[in-house]
Amino acid sequence: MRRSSQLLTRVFNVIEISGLRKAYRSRRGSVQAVDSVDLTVGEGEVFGVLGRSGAGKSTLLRCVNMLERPDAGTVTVGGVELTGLRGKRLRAARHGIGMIHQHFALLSSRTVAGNVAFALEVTGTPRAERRARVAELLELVGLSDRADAHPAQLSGGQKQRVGIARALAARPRVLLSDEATSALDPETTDSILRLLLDLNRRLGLTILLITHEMTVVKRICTSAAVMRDGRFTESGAITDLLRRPESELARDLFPLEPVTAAAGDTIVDITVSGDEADEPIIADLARRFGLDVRILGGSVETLAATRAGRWRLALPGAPDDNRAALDYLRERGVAA
Ligand SMILES: Nc1ncnc2c1ncn2[C@@H]1O[C@H](COP(=O)(O)OP(=O)(O)OP(=O)(O)O)[C@@H](O)[C@H]1O
Repeated sequence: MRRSSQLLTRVFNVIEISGLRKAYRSRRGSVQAVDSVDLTVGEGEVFGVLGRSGAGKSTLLRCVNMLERPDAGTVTVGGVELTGLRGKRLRAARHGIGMIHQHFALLSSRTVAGNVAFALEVTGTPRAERRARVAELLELVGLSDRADAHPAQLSGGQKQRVGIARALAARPRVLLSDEATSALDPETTDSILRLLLDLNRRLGLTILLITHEMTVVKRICTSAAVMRDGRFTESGAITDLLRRPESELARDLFPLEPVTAAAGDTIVDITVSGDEADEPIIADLARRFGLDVRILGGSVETLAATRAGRWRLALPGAPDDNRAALDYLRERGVAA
């Protein structure tokens, strides 16, 4: 009995990538675009890979559905190892993976409904079923009233909604997002991110996205990795990364003022998430240890996964004088 409930509560890893490597070779030399990447994305997670241009994000994403064949390593999606598949079996496995693109990649000669139907034609869905499914998908992305429009008549946000409807046509468990909001203005970006989060929650859709925008990670990701020169420099659940003092992602999400306290103070950074974010931790610290705590900087933010806060505090006196207070913060798991 206990065993079966343990099995039920175990999170299923929808995407598992191990030791992935991909290089591009040309006459001018070789570029190691992806260099020994390991990545696990659990069911229902929204995982963001953040990095600058040239970091290797697109190559990594394109290796997940084998648009690029890795040089080494394995890619398993929904329990199926794609690296071992070719031809018909690979095409069938790809139907379980939807993809959306920065520039939408719509067929300009087809209507909105025709673009979405195209994905169903490819999978051999009968005509009558196609019509019903297209209507359902357009409703899902809020475009029922634009079914007969052509892409040229749509705004960027509407084009991306068509892209999302098309990507979801074959009921994939996984959606890959290749800079899906990079070509959109901030307001439209916001509405597309809200739609993705809504689809993630309503359909249990697992999303792996690549982006160079921290706001995307902040708004919808439950986990993230930072990619540089083909490698992950850090990776994990957002709530865990926030607690790592060396985390670049935590620093970018919650920039803290440089230390300006008078010499002799003890500087401590504290990070809270979930229900803790609403607890009076600083007041508690001041009361419990009789300290005149000063807040040097910090903020509380609502992230996709949780609410979180990070502050830099100055405690009067040297670290030795504040040992009990520092131990207390460490025991509560809010300071390193
Ligand atoms: N088809 C290709 N042939 C040769 N080199 C390539 C090819 N595709 C990518 N590269 C190189 O591989 C490296 C990683 O590129 P990739 O496009 O994966 O990075 P990225 O992080 O997605 O950047 P961007 O956001 O600019 O697309 C870069 O140095 C790039 O120039």
